[in-house]
Amino acid sequence: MKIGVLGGGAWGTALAQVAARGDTPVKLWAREPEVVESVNSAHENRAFLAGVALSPAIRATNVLDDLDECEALLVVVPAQFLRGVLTQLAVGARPLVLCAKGIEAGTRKLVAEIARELHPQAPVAVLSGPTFAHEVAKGLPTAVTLACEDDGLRNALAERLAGPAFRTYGSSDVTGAEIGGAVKNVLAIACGVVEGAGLGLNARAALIARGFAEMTRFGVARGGRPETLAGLSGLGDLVLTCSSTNSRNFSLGVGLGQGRPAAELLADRRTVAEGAATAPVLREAAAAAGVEMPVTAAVCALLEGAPVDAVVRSLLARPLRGEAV
Ligand SMILES: NC(=O)c1ccc[n+]([C@@H]2O[C@H](COP(=O)([O-])OP(=O)(O)OC[C@H]3O[C@@H](n4cnc5c(N)ncnc54)[C@H](O)[C@@H]3O)[C@@H](O)[C@H]2O)c1
Ligand SMILES: O=P(O)(O)OC[C@H](O)CO
Repeated sequence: MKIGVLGGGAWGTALAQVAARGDTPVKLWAREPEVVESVNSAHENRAFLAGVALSPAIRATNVLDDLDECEALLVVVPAQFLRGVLTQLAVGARPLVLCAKGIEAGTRKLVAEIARELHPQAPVAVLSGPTFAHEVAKGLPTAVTLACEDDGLRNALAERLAGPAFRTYGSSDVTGAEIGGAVKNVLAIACGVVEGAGLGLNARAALIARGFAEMTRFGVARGGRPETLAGLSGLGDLVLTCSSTNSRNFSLGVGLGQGRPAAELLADRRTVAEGAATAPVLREAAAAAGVEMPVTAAVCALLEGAPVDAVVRSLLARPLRGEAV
């Protein structure tokens, strides 16, 4: 199966490296001409994945039509830009494997829902899990969820992408796999705030556990399965992203916890922190589904400029409740 990758950020590049194992040719579409130049001439993506030697079998392009020859497309464009790129692409009946993690502002759609709307003929799959791009690109051991409703396609994709250090676990729960990845980005901002404000490790563990509870409530309300949310794409990714400054979402939270405004922190970056865009949409989607998500609401308040101590006080002052509710 000839693979094309849409999106030349850190994760698209790392997935191109996965797909190019054994020097199998892979096409990588990148928006930035300097990324195309750097991948093709130096076999490195200096803008988004500096310091990792890439397979020469990866050929980059910024012409979307160059991906026409590919039999399956890994879609790794950030959620808020995905519609713009997918609209320009002739997909036909080729499988789209969604690898971005977020919810679209305005429509409140998950990325696979955007793909289905724009390309109803194309079967969709979701690849998600605890995956820092640098580690994957360097070949460090990693495991992911590969979700697809079609058993044959799921098995074919899982076989095609798996390797000695990259394990793919199949699931038929596309929605559950997507929701875990989108929600954990918001919760990672909260855990970064705990770090930045010096609130301690007990607070972080509490946020991970209660954040997982709200991720599960929302995921089940949207049709996902609890066991998917407890797997690699949910709990697995939540634990990874909530415990390391390698996470862009966590490090955004650290800045917020230190009292810096969100606008200033986001203006400094070329890389994406999906949780910042997802948080307000998730709050709306949760309200529409009648699901309580207090940690998500707290992250929204912090992004909107509320002082850290006031937000923490109001989270802790909520009426006491049973843990399982
Ligand atoms: N980096 C990781 O470790 C990692 C791992 C798993 C999933 N993801 C997810 O993958 C997705 C892509 O993240 P990334 O880390 O590859 O990105 P990145 O932060 O490395 O790079 C930013 C990306 O955004 C693109 N971009 C910026 N403005 C754009 C526009 N106007 N239109 C289209 N594209 C635009 C850039 O071309 C670039 O590909 C995100 O949803 C992220 O959550 C990232
Ligand atoms: O750096 P982050 O916060 O975007 O997280 C990257 C991946 O999603 C981790 O699985």
